[in-house]
Amino acid sequence: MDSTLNEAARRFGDLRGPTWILALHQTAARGRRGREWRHPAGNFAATLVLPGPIAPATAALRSFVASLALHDAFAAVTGRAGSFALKWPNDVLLNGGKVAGILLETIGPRGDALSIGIGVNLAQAPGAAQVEAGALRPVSLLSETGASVTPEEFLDLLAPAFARHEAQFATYGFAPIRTAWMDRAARRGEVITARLPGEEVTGRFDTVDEQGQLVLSTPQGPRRIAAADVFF
Ligand SMILES: O=C(O)CCCC[C@@H]1SC[C@@H]2NC(=O)N[C@@H]21
Repeated sequence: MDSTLNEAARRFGDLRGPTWILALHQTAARGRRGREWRHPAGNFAATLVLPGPIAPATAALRSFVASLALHDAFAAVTGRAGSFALKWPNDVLLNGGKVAGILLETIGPRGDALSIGIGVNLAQAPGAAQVEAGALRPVSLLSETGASVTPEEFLDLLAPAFARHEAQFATYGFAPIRTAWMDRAARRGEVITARLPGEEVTGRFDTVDEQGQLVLSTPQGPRRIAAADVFF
């Protein structure tokens, strides 16, 4: 297929509940900010469709829910939870390199459904030439840990992990998700740079707030950032 996100947009009207769309091959996968996403054979690519209506304020928080689910799945596959870290807003790192990315998209004019697109470098990582300057080096699960997992096996771990964290989110709200996410956060307490449209903000990574915003401590005081690319 072209992209599991496109497939989600075509199908959401027929779906009665949360539905995973898994692709073993995509011809037009996309990443965040209009970037191309490469999908070599053996890698995981799926979109979870949550039929709506989805409140805009809680939609973006699903990237934290999905990140925790990915962390659980990686820990289960490798037994090495400590090798994985979460990078705001929605990447998963392995040994400091990017192993997975998440792209959220709302479907329909009134937020009729939410698509959570997830790509994981299970078997292959794109070469450095494919990555923009300053971005983290892409890594694959196989090359970093030796763990050989098929996309179907990975989905069997990821789907129940997502359901667990989503149930916690529905029952208790964002607070426990936020705490668990911060416990696994990369570079907490360190100086990082957030690149916003037309501006760069450098400061100490203090926390993520109740709305999922990045909070940096800068010489001018705390800055809350809703959307940006982060550089270490
Ligand atoms: O880090 C990023 O930029 C997000 C990458 C998201 C890639 C996945 S692969 C499955 C789904 N379908 C797409 O076209 N993109 C997402």
